[in-house]
Amino acid sequence: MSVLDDLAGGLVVSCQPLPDDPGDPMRDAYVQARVAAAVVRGGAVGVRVNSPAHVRAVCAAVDVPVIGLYKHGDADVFITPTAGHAVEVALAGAPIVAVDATDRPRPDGRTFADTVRALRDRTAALVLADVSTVEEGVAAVAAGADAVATTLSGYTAASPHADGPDVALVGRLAAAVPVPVFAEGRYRTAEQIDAAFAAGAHAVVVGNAVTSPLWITRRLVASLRGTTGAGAPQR
Ligand SMILES: CC(=O)N[C@H](C=O)[C@@H](O)[C@H](O)[C@H](O)COP(=O)(O)O
Repeated sequence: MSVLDDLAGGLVVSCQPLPDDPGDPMRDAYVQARVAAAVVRGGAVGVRVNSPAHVRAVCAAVDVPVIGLYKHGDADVFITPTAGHAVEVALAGAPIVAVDATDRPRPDGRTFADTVRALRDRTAALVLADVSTVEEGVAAVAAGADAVATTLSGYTAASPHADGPDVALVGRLAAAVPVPVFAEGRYRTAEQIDAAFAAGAHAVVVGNAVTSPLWITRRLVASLRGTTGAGAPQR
């Protein structure tokens, strides 16, 4: 039985600070470990965590599978961009490592398949391929990925950019690959989560809508401005 089976049919919560705001006060290993403990108490079957330090802290705080990743750099490929980052996050304790599996150039000049090989040689971690299209998902599985996730749909030139999640990609991947498909990216509501499972998702990953007070508050404040009208006179 694989650790992926523990995630079947469940909600995985991504416990990460906002990538585009270096000042996010949630950028702290202790804080993320407490957030992870809270979401597990609430019923999350797994968590997704960025960086070796946060993975170490979260692994010590929860007893569910941790999907580790390592965001690094300003290049297009920034989710676990090199084999070195992948090995490091696995050695920090993550039983599953999420890796960008798009066909864009990687900072170490190696391929996704090279990264899978490096992980297999040095660790027992499974590989979750973060993709943006069905073609990338098929190629990732051919390269040895144990599961695929729709994480990068909406963030590459090859994928549609929408406000909501790419549920259609979940369905297309589920029909095309023989491995578990994770629905991830802009899931905010129970209806969207239900739709992903109906489309064939193995598990659904929700991030900012649960774990980022900064992101949630900014959205509410923006909608407040939208409702009242920007610059409307105070009464
Ligand atoms: C594109 C990218 O960098 N995605 C990252 C992947 O680890 C995270 O920043 C997201 O928060 C995560 O995928 C969950 O998505 P959402 O927060 O939309 O539920």
